Amino acid sequence: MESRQEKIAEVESERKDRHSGDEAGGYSGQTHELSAIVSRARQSRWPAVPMEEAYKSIEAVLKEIDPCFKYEPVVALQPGQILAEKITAPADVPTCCKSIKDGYAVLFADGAGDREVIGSSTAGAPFTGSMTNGQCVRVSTGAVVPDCADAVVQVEDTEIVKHDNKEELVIKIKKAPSRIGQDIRKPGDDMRKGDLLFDVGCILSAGEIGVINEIGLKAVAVYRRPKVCVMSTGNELVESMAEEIPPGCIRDSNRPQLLALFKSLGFKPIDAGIAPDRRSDLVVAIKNAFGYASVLVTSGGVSMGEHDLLKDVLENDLGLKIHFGRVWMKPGMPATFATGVIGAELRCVFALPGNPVSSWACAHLFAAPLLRHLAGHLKIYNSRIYVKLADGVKLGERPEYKRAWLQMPDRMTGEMQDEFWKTRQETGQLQKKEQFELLPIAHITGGQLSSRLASTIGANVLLELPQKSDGLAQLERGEIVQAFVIAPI
Ligand SMILES: Nc1nc2c(c(=O)[nH]1)N[C@H]1C(S)=C(S)[C@@H](COP(=O)(O)OP(=O)(O)OC[C@H]3O[C@@H](n4cnc5c(N)ncnc54)[C@H](O)[C@@H]3O)O[C@H]1N2
Ligand code: MOO
Repeated sequence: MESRQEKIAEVESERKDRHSGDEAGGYSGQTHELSAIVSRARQSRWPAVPMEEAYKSIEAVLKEIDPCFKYEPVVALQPGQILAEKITAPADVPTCCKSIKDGYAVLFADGAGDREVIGSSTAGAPFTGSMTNGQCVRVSTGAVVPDCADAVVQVEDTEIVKHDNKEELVIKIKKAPSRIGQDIRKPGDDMRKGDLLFDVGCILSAGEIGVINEIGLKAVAVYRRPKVCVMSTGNELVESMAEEIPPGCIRDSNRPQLLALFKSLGFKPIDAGIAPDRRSDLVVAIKNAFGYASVLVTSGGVSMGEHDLLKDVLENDLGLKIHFGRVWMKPGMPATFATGVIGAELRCVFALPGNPVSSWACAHLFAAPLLRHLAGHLKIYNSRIYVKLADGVKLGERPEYKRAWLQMPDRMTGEMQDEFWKTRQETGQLQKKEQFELLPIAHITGGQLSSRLASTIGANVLLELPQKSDGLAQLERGEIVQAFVIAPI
């Protein structure tokens, strides 16, 4: 077996091979043709579109792709799977009268007084005889109530009158049933045959999986988890496991981070490795990735450097249509979305910026919604909530998604909550002021440079901050802003 050292050496030698003969040209190369350095565009030809327009482009593509489904045996159902079919109740539940209490099945008309105990109906062993006035049958919770009985009296409302040391022979009903049907679940009380129980798009969790098993289905249609290839691009990247990082190189953190993100969102991420900034290699690597998935998320190589080839490769070498090549936002302005048919299948590429926070934020904001659609989600965007700023914040040139963690107000707990309900009960009115104070408080996670990956640590929201404008250069402590929820609060 290969040792860890040998593996690292092999990876490093592969990396060196990849970078020999780079196409960008440079100070050492003598050439008569214009190099990529001198011939590169000085302005981006891609307009920086507003977020809404970027979302519209993604939504237009979604209309063209239907999520795939499969039939899953109910015993294999997993939380998080999404139903691809409506499910109606195949039969009444319960199918016959069942007792709600441990007690005695009686005749309502008998009222209070002594009853002869003529048998029992317990779980799995129903009473099969018949019963008449003056008699009762001992029943346990969930057991079949004999047809001839029309009420149940709980054991607490009775006392024993006569027994033979083994069985109860006579009991006294101390409190007469208040109505016919007392403590009996009738057929269809829980669900009626034909009731719509689940609609398409229902996300299964423990309760739903329980119901599907309760009604006796064998298999149900669920959407398949979409596959997504994740690729890093860049000559400077080395595998994060490398022990020595050559000068000018860095560990590839985007790929593991995006693989983890897509896994946590319930998709099937596939590692498509690192591709160097060389046109021919990028084409091969991307085509290879399409052998595994129709959605590809790359990072790096989408801005203005001489090595930033991705947009050109997608458009000119692979013939894809670029729907947007820049978005007016931060972090992630050069985010790119391209689609096209390759190998008879519609392919979608999110070519995200290399800055680690930019690729992470754009994966949340752009790639996740498309993948959620493919996974069968009806709600494809993150939930938005209102939060209060813990500190004042300067606004930037572009609308910005700052990383923040939420502090839930102390008032939500214990005594203050009791006080809240008491006031609500006494006045009958919503406590507007208190509700306002109950908003979560957002703490920005330190420096927000797009390179500072540590700004993602502990973040559970992306604050949605407007760009600065005349008269609005900063927001004050305590001001309310919208936030996308990206992790459990
Ligand atoms: N002249 C201009 N320069 C830049 C612009 C611009 O509009 N004009 N845009 C800036 C913005 S905004 C962003 S965001 C970045 C995005 O650049 P690229 O997508 O081309 O990314 P790279 O140049 O390849 O890398 C940027 C940065 O991130 C590091 N990186 C890349 N991949 C990884 C990885 N897999 N793991 C960890 N770190 C990675 C890379 O080393 C660079 O430091 O462009 C600005 N420039
Ligand atoms: O949009 Mo970039 O992410 O500012 O660095």
